Amino acid sequence: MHPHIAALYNSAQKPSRLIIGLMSGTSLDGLDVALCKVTGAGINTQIEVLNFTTVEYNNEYKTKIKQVFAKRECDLELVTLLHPWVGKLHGDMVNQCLHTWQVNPASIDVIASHGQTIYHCPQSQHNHKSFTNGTLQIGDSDQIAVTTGITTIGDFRQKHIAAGGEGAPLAVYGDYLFFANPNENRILLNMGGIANLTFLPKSGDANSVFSSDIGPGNTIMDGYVQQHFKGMHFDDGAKIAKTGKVNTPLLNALCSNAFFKLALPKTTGPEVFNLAYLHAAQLQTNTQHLSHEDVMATLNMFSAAVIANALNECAQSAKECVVYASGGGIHNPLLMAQLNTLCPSIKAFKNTDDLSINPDAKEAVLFAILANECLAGEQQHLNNTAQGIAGVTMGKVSFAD
Ligand SMILES: Nc1ncnc2c1ncn2[C@@H]1O[C@H](COP(=O)(O)OP(=O)(O)OP(=O)(O)O)[C@@H](O)[C@H]1O
Ligand SMILES: CC(=O)N[C@H]1[C@@H]2OC[C@@H](O2)[C@@H](O)[C@@H]1O[C@H](C)C(=O)O
Repeated sequence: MHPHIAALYNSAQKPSRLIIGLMSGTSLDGLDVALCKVTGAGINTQIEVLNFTTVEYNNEYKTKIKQVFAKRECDLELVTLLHPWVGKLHGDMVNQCLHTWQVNPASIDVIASHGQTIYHCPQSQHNHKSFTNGTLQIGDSDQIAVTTGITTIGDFRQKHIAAGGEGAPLAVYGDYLFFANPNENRILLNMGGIANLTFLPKSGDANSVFSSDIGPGNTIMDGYVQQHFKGMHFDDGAKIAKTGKVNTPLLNALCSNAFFKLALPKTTGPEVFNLAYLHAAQLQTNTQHLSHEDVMATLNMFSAAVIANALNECAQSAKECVVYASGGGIHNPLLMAQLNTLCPSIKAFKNTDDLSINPDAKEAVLFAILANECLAGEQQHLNNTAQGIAGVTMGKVSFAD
């Protein structure tokens, strides 16, 4: 037997494993690195996050990725070069974290790497009759494995696509295994660049569980701030939005995209919700001359309104839902206050902290759970194609040498 296969076989048989989850989201703020102790598998999965950090990206990373990110046309040579470059960078970042945490790389069973999404195009979003769904993540796992010396499981989304899904949201698998609870109807809400939710009724009925993208979380607000407020990446504490006034015609135009009329579950991305989208809505409503503050106030309300609609829709099918929020959006006090006001039927808004998972680490942890399932799980039992859930084991294995 190849020694790497033997090592994986041993890892799979251990009662618990050390897995580093890596998530690089649509916000391009940094690489989330979560060192997790994962005990058991399947519905018996337990997680302890031993260390977590976000390694911030420098301007070189952001500039290079933005040249290809969510762009229908770009330099194919650059995409080809970025794939190994991002992987090597992520590997270096893991090495840096392990050094800081004083953790021996040999103690890590596997790294779980999401990679960097550069394009997402479900069938509902493209016009090619002969294609179904597609999504592309770069940051080659072979580079991470070779750079760190640690076996790396990555490229999780392609199996979901191969099995007929849209390649997202994958949150549903980990959310179901780790957060479902027989005493509470739960909605796990993540507000990153794009907002998504997982609905977990207390009945535990796997056929009722689903996960869906909602629409923009922070992505348009971030883009606007980066364009108009030099040196700022996002509207810290919603300070800008708080001083503006919501413009109702612009808000209505923003809310009128066909995506919002599609039934849940569905997926989307910054390919649709971007500055060009805002610009078109401004032209349509003759609001090009609004102050930056008013635009930000309107964008904040836009995110709140579409998220609230999705939450209220879930709350119709299960009483007394409790929302557990995660992602950078929880640090936006205006957004959180608006959600509270717009969702009277939600019993309570909490953070995943209340379920022992740091809300900033949650997505990285979810990929650690997916890798754990790939390694030690049994046959995937969540399987409901009508709800966009492909019953497959996800992830590809890269060895260090
Ligand atoms: N203090 C803060 N005030 C306001 N907004 C904040 C704050 N901190 C973070 N955010 C928002 O959260 C964003 C980062 O969120 P997160 O890291 O969850 O996104 P992501 O994982 O890249 O996105 P996705 O989940 O769509 O892939 C920032 O770009 C910013 O918009
Ligand atoms: C294609 C892609 O990268 N999608 C991300 C993105 O960021 C949030 C939302 O859009 C979600 O669908 C997904 O990530 C999470 C982790 C998921 O798959 O559940």
